[in-house]
Amino acid sequence: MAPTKAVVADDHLELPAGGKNTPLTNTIPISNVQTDIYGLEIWEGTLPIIDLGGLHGPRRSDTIKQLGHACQHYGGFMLKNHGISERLLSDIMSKAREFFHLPEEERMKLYSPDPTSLIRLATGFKDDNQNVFVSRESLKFHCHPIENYVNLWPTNPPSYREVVSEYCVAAKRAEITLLEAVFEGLGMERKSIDQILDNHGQYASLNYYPTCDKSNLGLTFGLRGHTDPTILTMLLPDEVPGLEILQDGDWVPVKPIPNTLIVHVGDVLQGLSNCRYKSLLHRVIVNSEKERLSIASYCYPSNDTQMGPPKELIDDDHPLIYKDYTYEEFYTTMWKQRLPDATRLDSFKVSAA
Ligand SMILES: O=C(O)CCC(=O)C(=O)O
Ligand SMILES: [Fe+2]
Repeated sequence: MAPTKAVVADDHLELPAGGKNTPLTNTIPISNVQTDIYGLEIWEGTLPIIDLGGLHGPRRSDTIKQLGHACQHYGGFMLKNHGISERLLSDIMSKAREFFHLPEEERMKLYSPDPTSLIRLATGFKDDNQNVFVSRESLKFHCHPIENYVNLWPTNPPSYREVVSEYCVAAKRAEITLLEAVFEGLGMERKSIDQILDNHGQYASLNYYPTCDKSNLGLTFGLRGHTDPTILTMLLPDEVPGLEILQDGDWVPVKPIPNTLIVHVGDVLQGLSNCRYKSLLHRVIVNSEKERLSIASYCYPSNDTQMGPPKELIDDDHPLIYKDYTYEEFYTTMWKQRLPDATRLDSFKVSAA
């Protein structure tokens, strides 16, 4: 397969500020899990918790319904029983930490400002227009099919390639299981599902948010408000809070649950679903006490995939919102417009001039 261009979710414009001071805690009082009107378990009032194991047995159709509700009403969910071992979650996090603790000159060997690089280190920057700092270092790389890319990856720290490969393959397996179920729940026909999944790509990023001096906290973000230009994004956070999602006009923290992944609906899924599902607006804040790490796996279609909603999702109640366009057209427009969120899709609306 010809290497595809990078899809990245940084370098965004700022969206409404706000947010709260998030206490640094890793405990999960059971009282913080509630049930919503769709019967979904909600953690801390923010995102539902979905048990991916439910897809492999008699609870399959209930689990598919839960996924549909979560995507439609929340734009994301926490994912447990995802099939990635605790050992591997811990190994990838340690490996990422080892990488970001290497001397700067060693990490900077991978630096590139070119978003089409097949692997690149991106660093923080000052946004003069907004007068804010974006304080995140991230190592971004393509990873599917893995044999096309693994030889570009660092050999320092030791075992980096082995651990990161193992994680990317396991994350991909969980993503495909998840996407098949999400597409099935939408009512997509098998050939529409295959058209998206047959040649999809995977891109990953190891993210490092250093602590921030107290006096700069108000001016510094880990990542400004954005949606991801993906089908969906699967995120492994460490135990330090920082991720926030916009819910009913407020930025609310998504506190990490050990061994649980966070899944966001991305812009591509919004388009494919003809807006039944909306991509999730999120951002990262930093704190003065603890560095934070996260590992993101972004699932996206191949360049020539047609991304208009499949015809079976269009009826009198759901008139066509987006025309046909390829993923390549989508990200080319994204880079040109530099919009931070799903308004990137607006130029592909049937109503657009
Ligand atoms: O670090 C996080 O929790 C979120 C990262 C993120 O939003 C992204 O990489 O697009
Ligand atoms: Fe994101």
